[in-house]
Amino acid sequence: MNEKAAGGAPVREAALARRSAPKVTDVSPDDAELRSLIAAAGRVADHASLEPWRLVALRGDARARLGDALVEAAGLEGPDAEKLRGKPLRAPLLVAVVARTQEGHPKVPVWEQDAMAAGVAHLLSLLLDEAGWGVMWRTGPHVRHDAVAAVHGLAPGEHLLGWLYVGGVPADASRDRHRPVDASRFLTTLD
Ligand SMILES: Cc1cc2nc3c(=O)[nH]c(=O)nc-3n(C[C@H](O)[C@H](O)[C@H](O)COP(=O)(O)O)c2cc1C
Repeated sequence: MNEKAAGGAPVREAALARRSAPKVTDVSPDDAELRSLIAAAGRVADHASLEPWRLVALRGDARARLGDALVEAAGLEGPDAEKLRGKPLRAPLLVAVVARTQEGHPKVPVWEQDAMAAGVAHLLSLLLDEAGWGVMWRTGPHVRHDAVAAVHGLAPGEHLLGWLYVGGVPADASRDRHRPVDASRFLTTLD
């Protein structure tokens, strides 16, 4: 055990307590709180310090514009279109996770850059959960569609890894851990 862990294991406790929140209420962290959590989430390992990520906070009408883009991407009409259009309105804040990858880097292939950006999203989910917010990472079949990219103002080389849907935790939400991990299934040791 290293010195930092000797006083307890707050990260482990937070990880064990984390759970996704499929339903959230209409309150959300403001940009100042979000920035303080992002400052911590961005500390994940980053090969060659490429910083291959950024985040876009969608609030208010931006969520409706995303709903319109999802419908355009799906080519739907009628009730199915309206159902899809409303999906981004399920949370007051969507944090879009953008991977900003470079092809042909001499040391860092694209998959490593995606892994870094995904790491930021996982750690931010944990930090938001620990701060008492409800969070759920969502994607869907249209996450890479041009109309969806346009809503976020993505540049060439940027692609979405999905959205963290963020809001308040409903009073009646169960906080029981529902997905225990049997570590023995996931670890083999080679001597
Ligand atoms: C990259 C990524 C994309 C996901 N996309 C969706 C999604 O579109 N819809 C969904 O219901 N769950 C999605 N999930 C799973 C949920 O975020 C969540 O992990 C799952 O419901 C299990 O709940 P738990 O995190 O509390 O164990 C996604 C997870 C990841 C990592």
